[in-house]
Amino acid sequence: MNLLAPVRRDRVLAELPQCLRKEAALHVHKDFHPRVTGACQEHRTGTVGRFKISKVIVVGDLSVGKTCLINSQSIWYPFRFCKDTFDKNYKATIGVDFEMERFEVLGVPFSLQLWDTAGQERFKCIASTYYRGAQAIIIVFNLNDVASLEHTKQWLADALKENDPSSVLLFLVGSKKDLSTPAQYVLMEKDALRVAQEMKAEYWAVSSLTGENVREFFFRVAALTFEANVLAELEKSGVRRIGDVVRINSDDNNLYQTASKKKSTCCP
Ligand SMILES: Nc1nc2c(ncn2[C@@H]2O[C@H](COP(=O)(O)OP(=O)(O)OP(=O)(O)O)[C@@H](O)[C@H]2O)c(=O)[nH]1
Ligand SMILES: [Mg+2]
Repeated sequence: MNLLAPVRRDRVLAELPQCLRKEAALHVHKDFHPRVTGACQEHRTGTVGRFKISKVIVVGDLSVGKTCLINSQSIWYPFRFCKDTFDKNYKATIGVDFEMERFEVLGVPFSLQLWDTAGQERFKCIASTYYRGAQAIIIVFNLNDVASLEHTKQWLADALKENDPSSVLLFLVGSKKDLSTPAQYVLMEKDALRVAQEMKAEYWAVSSLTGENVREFFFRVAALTFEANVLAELEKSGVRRIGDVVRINSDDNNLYQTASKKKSTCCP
């Protein structure tokens, strides 16, 4: 019996949302993995869509805009309470906070649990106790503060201590795009793309103030997390048809396929 209300139409993903920059994407395929599409059509997604809730943690320096990103009304309004205007006052997150967001991907209900962690040093040890069991890690930096980009590597290292680097999806997100001039942005993006490639993370640049790319970004997180979950589920249940061929490293479109982490993966 399904006690939950149907997913709103705007949260229904029938197609794979595309990446922002091909140079730093988890994969650049236009469609969902064929095995995932097939499994969804045949209702073979296992625990995905029934009991499973995917945990996503959001980390990064203090005041880079993690809470504003998670609460950005450009994506969530009118599904849950949001202020009419963007909140310019900084209120530090103390420890952690979380929000549950429901989607429907390829006809399958899918829930993301977004964990908003504190960037302030004094709350870090509380926040880090919630890192475990993440399926995706979103590392946020301020596009106007190069130090916050440099610190992303440490945030990632800390988050990976509590998680399995071979299966977790990584997103590197530059925030406050509205505050950069085009010339400043271009310079920062060059560095950010390099860091994203080193981390094997997918790069995004957003503004929670104007809403630029916020919706696209979260839909991409939902879609790729879903895809990875279904593939992992299929692998676990050993559903592999006779004649299936496993191709390794034969696809130039896939930036990160050579990495050992992509073993279970969302890449056709
Ligand atoms: N101009 C602009 N300001 C932003 C944006 N996102 C966040 N801010 C501002 O940045 C400040 C910090 O935002 P928060 O979302 O609270 O930052 P945080 O990363 O959650 O901070 P901690 O909880 O301390 O880790 C606030 O004053 C926001 O109004 C943005 O996209 N554009
Ligand atoms: Mg916060």
